[in-house]
Amino acid sequence: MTPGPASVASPASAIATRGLTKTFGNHTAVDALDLTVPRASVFGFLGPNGSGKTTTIRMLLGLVAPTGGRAEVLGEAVPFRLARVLPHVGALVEGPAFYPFLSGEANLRRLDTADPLTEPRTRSARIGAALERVGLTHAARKKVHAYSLGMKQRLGLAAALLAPRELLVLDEPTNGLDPQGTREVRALIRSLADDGTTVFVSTHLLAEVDQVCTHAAVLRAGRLVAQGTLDDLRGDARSRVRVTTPDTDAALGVLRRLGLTAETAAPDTIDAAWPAAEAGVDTAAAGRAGRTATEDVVAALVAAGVRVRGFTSTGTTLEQRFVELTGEGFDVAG
Ligand SMILES: Nc1ncnc2c1ncn2[C@@H]1O[C@H](COP(=O)(O)OP(=O)(O)OP(=O)(O)O)[C@@H](O)[C@H]1O
Repeated sequence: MTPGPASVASPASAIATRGLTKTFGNHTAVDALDLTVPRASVFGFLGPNGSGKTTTIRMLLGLVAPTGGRAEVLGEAVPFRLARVLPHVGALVEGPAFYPFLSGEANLRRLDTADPLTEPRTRSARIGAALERVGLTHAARKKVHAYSLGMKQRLGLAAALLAPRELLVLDEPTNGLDPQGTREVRALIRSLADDGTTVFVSTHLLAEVDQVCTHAAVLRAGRLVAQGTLDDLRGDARSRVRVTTPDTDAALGVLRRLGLTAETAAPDTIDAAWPAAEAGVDTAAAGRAGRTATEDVVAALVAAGVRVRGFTSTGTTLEQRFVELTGEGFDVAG
């Protein structure tokens, strides 16, 4: 990977990757990833376990070197200009390690002291502000071993917020939390976003994306299978039709000519859908370009002499859509 002269990020992007790839031996963990994370978004990086989320995050933070491709964080090429970027990025990767017999406040003091980029004179004020931001002021002097998992995770977020940040990168921030802890952390993510911070959050939980994110990218076996705003992804999820007809062969032909993927679901029933966006392509944009409206599908069937007994827009849920995209048992709970 060599630093190219041209910027891959538009100024509106907090993160932009082009062809970002990581192989371990002959296993491709991240495969030519083109990710565009708009500033001020809460961006869900969604994929089953092992799909490459953590490896991507580690490349973005300079913790592991890419095998190929390029990445920019806050407009700077990484890992080359990491030193300029990191002060503006807060990260929560791989469950934060705290000293259990020190208080939350003392743990933050240790972390801040260990960071050569921080300003000692403002330390106490910054620690106080970070604890307040995550709602832990009341527990500041409590030893961490007495914290709930949710409180520990919020302390991890406080550590990421010890300096003002433009971008927060959170790897599975609710993993292992009980429902209350999960609610606390999700509410905190939303409130951070309300302050204008870009939040990039990886998760294998669709509900997490549904509840906190404005945008999402879906990863499957290291490849991006969709990205866009949640509204776009939801819109895409509605784009399915079911046709009941005795003329299934003719109907299949018409539907496929219109660019739909169509298959016979029963002897007189065809299920069809607009195709999933190509990897790296904004789902809704791909959908809008050249997509035939539902009513035009009916017209085309009738014009081709297909006898239509029934026609419904079957409307998959976002959940079904994401299961389709990831192609495997997908954890939608939480
Ligand atoms: N250091 C490594 N050496 C070899 N293979 C690795 C290494 N790190 C990750 N992998 C492999 O790369 C693939 C992607 O792993 P990664 O941890 O990025 O996925 P993930 O989506 O974050 O999943 P999880 O949520 O389970 O961590 C997996 O097949 C994993 O086994």
